[in-house]
Amino acid sequence: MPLSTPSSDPSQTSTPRPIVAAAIVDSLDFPTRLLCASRAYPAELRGQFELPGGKVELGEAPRDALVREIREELGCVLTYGHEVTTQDGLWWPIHAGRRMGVWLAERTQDSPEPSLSENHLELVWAALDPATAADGLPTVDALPWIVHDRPIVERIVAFAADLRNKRKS
Ligand SMILES: Nc1nc2c([nH]c(=O)n2[C@H]2C[C@H](O)[C@@H](COP(=O)(O)OP(=O)(O)OP(=O)(O)O)O2)c(=O)[nH]1
Repeated sequence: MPLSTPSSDPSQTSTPRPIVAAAIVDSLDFPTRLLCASRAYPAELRGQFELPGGKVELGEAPRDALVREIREELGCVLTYGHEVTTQDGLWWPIHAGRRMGVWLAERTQDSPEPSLSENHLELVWAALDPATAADGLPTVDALPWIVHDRPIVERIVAFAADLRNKRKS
């Protein structure tokens, strides 16, 4: 499925630079796990969890920025699914007055596994589905997220549950 940007796409206008991030799940069809990354820097965010991604450079399309950031940070290639927006269809307000666009994604079949870079202290697969938590994984809400990411993660959990329910029915 191609990436889409909402009509409110602030990537070419807003200051400070907007952020794009990937909610990487085990399967776009039946998502049960989310890849969560703890930040290495800056000091105020060190150890807090985020969705992998980064800044959209001036003149860069959001989808290109996301592909670039994921290659730089995780060394992998993703297939993208639905965009995850606020209830109003907007990008999310995050740390330091920025806005962030978020897309569901899964690792492309031939891609290497996501690997740790200097950007992160730890990569953790966490359970979106209580049934997966029974396998000994932490649940996503048990991780110390950047405070602005909490509503985004709640939305991803709800979205994933909807996708699983559709698949079951
Ligand atoms: N990637 C990412 N950044 C987030 C999230 N939540 C959140 O508040 N942020 C904030 C933290 C930072 O202020 C900013 C992201 O900046 P960054 O430093 O990761 O961007 P970058 O990779 O392009 O960085 P750099 O090249 O300038 O080091 O967005 C999130 O879930 N993912």
